[in-house]
Amino acid sequence: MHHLIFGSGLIGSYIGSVLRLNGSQVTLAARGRWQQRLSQSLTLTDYQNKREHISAPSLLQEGERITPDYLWLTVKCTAVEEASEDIAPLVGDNTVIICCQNGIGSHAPVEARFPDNQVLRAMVPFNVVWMEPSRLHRGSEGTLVIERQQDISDALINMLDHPMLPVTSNQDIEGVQWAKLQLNLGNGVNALAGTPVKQMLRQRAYRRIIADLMDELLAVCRAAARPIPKVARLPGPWLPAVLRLPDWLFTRVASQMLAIDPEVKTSMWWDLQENNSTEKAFLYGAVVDEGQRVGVRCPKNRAMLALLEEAEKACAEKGDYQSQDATTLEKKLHQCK
Ligand SMILES: NC(=O)C1=CN([C@@H]2O[C@H](COP(=O)(O)OP(=O)(O)OC[C@H]3O[C@@H](n4cnc5c(N)ncnc54)[C@H](OP(=O)(O)O)[C@@H]3O)[C@@H](O)[C@H]2O)C=CC1
Ligand SMILES: CC(C)(CO)C(=O)C(=O)O
Repeated sequence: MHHLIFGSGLIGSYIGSVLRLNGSQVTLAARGRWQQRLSQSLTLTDYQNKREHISAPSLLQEGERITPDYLWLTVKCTAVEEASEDIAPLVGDNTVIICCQNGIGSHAPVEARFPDNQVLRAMVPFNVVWMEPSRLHRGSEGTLVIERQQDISDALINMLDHPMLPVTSNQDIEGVQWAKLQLNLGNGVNALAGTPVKQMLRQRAYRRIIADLMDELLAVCRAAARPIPKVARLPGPWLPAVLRLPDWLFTRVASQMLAIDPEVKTSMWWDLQENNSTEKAFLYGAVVDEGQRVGVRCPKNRAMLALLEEAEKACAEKGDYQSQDATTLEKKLHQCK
């Protein structure tokens, strides 16, 4: 079985490396700095101090045509539409495409472009960072969830499952994605706060903001009669109350939420640092749109869209954006009706 990882950055390179550790044939399609990063042997580490070494991967050369059995699409949501055109010459009649994006709805252009192929979605719950000179580090816990589809997902689980990458499948991948989206509502707060996730979660005012955003998502899901599957240690509907606890109690009740590397920042923080457009439309925008569909107002998620838009604009114009302390950010969100 031949796997192609298309858009091999943090998540793609990690998944591709684990597939190789398990003996699969893997080609990585990378661009920019990732071509140089992946031209050498790699070390994989995780938050539990596990460590593996692996030889330099095989990179897809310009103009090279292969027809993989599995194509893992690991670009950002904002790049999926363009990438679905770029992958067309590489998708054979039997190629299974696995979309690995955060948020809701980004797989739609892939399904539209390849109506005769199996298109599955996967939910990545953990954080991956690059550490110079040649290390991919998984900074938090979680089990990768692949959309359950006849025997394909079982085959994928067999090829992927590894102590460095627990994996399972779920038929209700849309529900799983909403559950992950609930957790990702912290991404924009983290990006605007400009501090590591651990430091952000230690401040109750930031946690209250995330809880307010989650309340809106939960109200939308209730109105849409969409149950939220459990994808973290605590059930999603409990999280807002837990996040609002005073610091002394939160650190006891939710110690697992703080069991992350002290330097972990969310992918949206990285997007702003690197002056890329963020995935805000697929996170906050998805909550607002679904809210509109089911008649639930989501002013705070809408406000996050506007604040992130402002930050992206500042990055494009001045190369940087103003980080927001928790009190200021909370005030701004409360002003939105
Ligand atoms: N990073 C993390 O820890 C986590 C990320 N996720 C989600 O996983 C998804 C992937 O994120 P992540 O791995 O961080 O993203 P990265 O930016 O690290 O990797 C994506 C790569 O795809 C490349 N790319 C984009 N378009 C194309 C194209 N048309 N042809 C070839 N290469 C292309 C990008 O290049 P370029 O930069 O030049 O555009 C980039 O190198 C996102 O939806 C993210 O939200 C989920 C959980 C955790
Ligand atoms: C794992 C998590 C929630 C935080 O790193 C993430 O999905 C992201 O950074 O986008």
